[in-house]
Amino acid sequence: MNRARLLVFNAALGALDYRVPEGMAIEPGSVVVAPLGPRQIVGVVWDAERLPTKDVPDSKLRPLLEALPVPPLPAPLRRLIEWAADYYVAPLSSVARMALGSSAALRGGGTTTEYRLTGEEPKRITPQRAAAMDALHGEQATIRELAEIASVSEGVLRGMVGAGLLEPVVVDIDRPYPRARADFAAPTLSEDQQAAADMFVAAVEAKKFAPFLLDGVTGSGKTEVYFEGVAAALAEGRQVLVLLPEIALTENFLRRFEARFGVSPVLWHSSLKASERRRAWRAIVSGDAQVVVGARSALFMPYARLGLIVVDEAHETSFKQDDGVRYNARDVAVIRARFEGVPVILASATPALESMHLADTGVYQRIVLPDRFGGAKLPDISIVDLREEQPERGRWLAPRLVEELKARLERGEQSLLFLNRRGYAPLTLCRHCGYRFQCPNCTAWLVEHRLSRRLACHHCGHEVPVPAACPECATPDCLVACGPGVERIADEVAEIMPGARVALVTSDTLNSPEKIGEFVAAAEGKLIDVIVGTQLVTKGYHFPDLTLVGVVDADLGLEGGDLRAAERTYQQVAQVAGRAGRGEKPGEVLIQTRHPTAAVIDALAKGDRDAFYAAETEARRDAGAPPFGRWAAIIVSSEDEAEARDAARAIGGKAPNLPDVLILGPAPAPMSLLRGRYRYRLLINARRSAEVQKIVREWLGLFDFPQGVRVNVDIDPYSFV
Ligand SMILES: Nc1ncnc2c1ncn2[C@@H]1O[C@H](COP(=O)(O)OP(=O)(O)OP(=O)(O)O)[C@@H](O)[C@H]1O
Ligand SMILES: [Zn+2]
Repeated sequence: MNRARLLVFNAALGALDYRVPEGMAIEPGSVVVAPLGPRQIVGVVWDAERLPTKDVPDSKLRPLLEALPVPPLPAPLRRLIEWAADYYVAPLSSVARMALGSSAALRGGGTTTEYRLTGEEPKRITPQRAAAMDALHGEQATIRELAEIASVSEGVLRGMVGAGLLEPVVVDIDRPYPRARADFAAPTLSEDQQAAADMFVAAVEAKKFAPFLLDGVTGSGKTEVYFEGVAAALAEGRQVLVLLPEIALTENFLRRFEARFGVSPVLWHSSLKASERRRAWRAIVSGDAQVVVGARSALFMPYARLGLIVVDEAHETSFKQDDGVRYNARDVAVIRARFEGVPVILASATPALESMHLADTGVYQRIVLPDRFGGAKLPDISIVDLREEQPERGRWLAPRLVEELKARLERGEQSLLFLNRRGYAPLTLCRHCGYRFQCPNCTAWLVEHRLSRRLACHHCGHEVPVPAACPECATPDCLVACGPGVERIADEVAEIMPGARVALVTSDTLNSPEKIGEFVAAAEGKLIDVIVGTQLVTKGYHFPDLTLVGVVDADLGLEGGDLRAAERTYQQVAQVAGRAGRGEKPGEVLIQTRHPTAAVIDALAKGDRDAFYAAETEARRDAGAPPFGRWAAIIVSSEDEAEARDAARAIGGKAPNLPDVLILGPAPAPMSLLRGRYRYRLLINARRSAEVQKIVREWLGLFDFPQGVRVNVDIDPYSFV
């Protein structure tokens, strides 16, 4: 090949042709450096026939500069990248970029230098250095990363290196990971579990595409069962990718993985240090990383020898990415498995309706684990009708729930209270003039956080200290907190049961692997009586002495009423209920609600999952909603309100008129201001027969918008705000 077509990481440039200099060996997928004007850019050699561009005569081509020392992106991955770009109406280069997770790693292995404390105790020390030394305890990273961790300048740290307080450590990027052993500690499986595991093992050995829905009740041992599939892949020398919905769950997973396979898996997520990222990426492309556990972004990595993909808690909506390339990692995982020719397991106790439908229609093979492991029973669920059983004034827990909490405390058992709202109170207002604290950048109230004494926006991160007086009428001490968040519930528990040890579990308190580890150890060691938490504690955890779950407000998720509100409520409540009674003692669940007759609440109370899915399926069919019809959203935004509105109207004015497509809007988005941008939405509801992507691409291709306008396409949207 003496001519190469490059995919470069700039959506505006698209594809560019270059001359391949004599002696440079490249093939499709090779990662190369090329000149662009006075600059050098990185690109991926692409299959020329699949990537049209302007024809440039040979004589005008500039030569490639260098082929980077990494294996070419394999063909199945290139096909996946093309598929995702096409399906999600995203630039090819934005998708491809996700495969090259670490740009430093492209330059090869070798060594890098990190720093750590020497353990030297200086006789005299500045307060700044002393604070840095506290913060850096146990850390090892580059100067820049350490500066971030310790919140000091790099200069301070360089000074500390000079003073012998920090020392350099040479890190070998390509040092191998310890090997996982398929047979390290294999469990004895129950009959059901064994049957399921056999299916997975056979599928891994067959090395063919096979999608599975592992549909097992909470505590049935889904993890143990898919671990047998992992073991089979390890025995075959193939790699495994396990996707988890959020990093908070990985700590738990790591411990179980280590117990089963003897070593930790390789982690991939956005907060890895630069050297960890580089090492993991290189091990993934070389095949040395046997099992990779990660959040969404692990999905597009160039695995050398993939043998199995697992998506755990596959119903979780956080698999849907809502910025940049708006893809659904669960769905792309299945497509990747198809291109790679390997099995994929979607595991959940509360599968998404779409997944259920695919299993019902035989596209996915459904594997059912109907019972909890070890004879544990599913918990008893009952409803607390808040209209009749009212909490005391200014409180949120009904008398019956309070009694049950006290009974657990006396018996030395644990309880869990679930409320999916961070902070102390979702709204703060002035008693005197009615002023409400609102975010200046978003259509949202500021949420009071008592732990940090701040009012915070949960959308853009805007924060202000809680003022002493109303900013509007200047009356002092006049602010009232309206409604509960988890902090307020934790306070209430402390008032009701002064002796109880309460743990608050939210992304504010459990924001690092260490803290998650401490929490799990404390809960397992029975150092916690009551856990109060957000959706973070609804899934994955296994605390045998936890026998009571209280859902503080089951109606919360139904507010706003988008397409999936009922499904999400069902999943959250069923998942958190599933934390109760997993050991020998039976579990009990109390659901507080004002709508006990709502279909979803009724189904939860009766434990009638089938009825819920059946009713929900019919509702979706009637609405032409997924999986029966298709949805896509167009979101138009600008910092200038008029500019956003005009662009949205222009798009609406040219809406295609097609028989199988219904277009709604434009209308101001429910969140009409977000991070300082004004937003308008259009919603497309199409029959399955419609070629939505093609329609959208051609439609939006008609316009040239001003610089400040952003137009985003969201295929199969989960968020409607
Ligand atoms: N065959 C087995 N041998 C020993 N322990 C098992 C076995 N199967 C399951 N367990 C244990 O039972 C508990 C529940 O299993 P696991 O967490 O895998 O269930 P799960 O189906 O993933 O639950 P959830 O969906 O609620 O997270 C775990 O502590 C697990 O180690
Ligand atoms: Zn905001």
